[in-house]
Amino acid sequence: MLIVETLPLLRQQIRRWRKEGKRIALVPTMGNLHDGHMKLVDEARERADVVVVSIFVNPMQFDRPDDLARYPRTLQQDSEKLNKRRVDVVFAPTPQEVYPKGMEGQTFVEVPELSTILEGASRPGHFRGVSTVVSKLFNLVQPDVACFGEKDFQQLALIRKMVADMGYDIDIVGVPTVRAKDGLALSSRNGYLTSGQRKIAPGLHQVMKEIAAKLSAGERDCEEILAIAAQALNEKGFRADDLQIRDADSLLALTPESQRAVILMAAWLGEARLIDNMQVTLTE
Ligand SMILES: Nc1ncnc2c1ncn2[C@@H]1O[C@H](COP(=O)(O)OP(=O)(O)OP(=O)(O)O)[C@@H](O)[C@H]1O
Ligand SMILES: CC(C)(CO)[C@@H](O)C(=O)[O-]
Ligand code: BAL
Repeated sequence: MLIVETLPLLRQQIRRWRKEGKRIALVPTMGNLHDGHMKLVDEARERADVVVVSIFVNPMQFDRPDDLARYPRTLQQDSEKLNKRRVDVVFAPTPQEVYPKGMEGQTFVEVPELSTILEGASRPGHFRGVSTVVSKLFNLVQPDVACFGEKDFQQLALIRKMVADMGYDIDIVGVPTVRAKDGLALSSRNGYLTSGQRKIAPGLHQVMKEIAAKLSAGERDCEEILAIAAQALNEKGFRADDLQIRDADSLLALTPESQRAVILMAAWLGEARLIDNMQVTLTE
């Protein structure tokens, strides 16, 4: 496995593979890898000859400097895990390598509407940072296929729209959320939880399942369902942040024509802002 830190070395490797007719898969990450990331790697491996995993804590997508500063950086352990998974290249550039002139004045890619609603409203500028860096990674790695987690539901929708709108010839694979046995979605930010908070954390998934059961039973008063859910979360020790029930295809409000709903959950637990989501088929 090669660990590549510069753009020229990455380009050299990609050119070599392209000449050999290799099918390339990309798994973009911010590192501090867990079994959710490993699932993306396994899915990538099944779909390509060679796998590139990028590890880059992208400053452009952080709206809070404290969040960026404390984000866990564990390249050594991450590389060992990826080596065992037979990854071909780890691309781990510095911010200077990706943004040599800084982020001010950097050309950006912005997906309209999707980037400013929901998580985009809670984290201003976040999705501009995501679409810009993913676009840059697509141009550098030239993958045939790229894998993203469904855990970041809106991010996956945003990437799919960017790929469609910009004509990238890349197959985007959405990978179902990997969970701990107690239901908590794996996430690097779970590391911020104390052991007491870790015991409370699966409550987010439990409350989400209760919302799903109500929707499946035909309840449609989303405001009331979400008010009850927020109260349940707060009683468990969370601070409910943004709870939404949306059309899973448009991410807009449910309409009588909606076929599938998505429940989008964001709640604070101590210093961690946890997110999760679940899709529900609407039968009536
Ligand atoms: N539990 C999971 N199951 C499946 N995919 C996941 C999971 N967690 C993260 N991913 C996916 O891994 C990719 C890289 O995500 P990232 O490195 O930000 O990890 P993360 O655990 O989501 O970290 P964070 O705490 O920043 O949200 C994204 O496509 C993300 O959706
Ligand atoms: C896709 C991504 C690697 C872009 O920085 C990031 O948003 C993430 O880890 O989900
Ligand atoms: N997985 C989402 C990346 C972020 O929270 O910035």
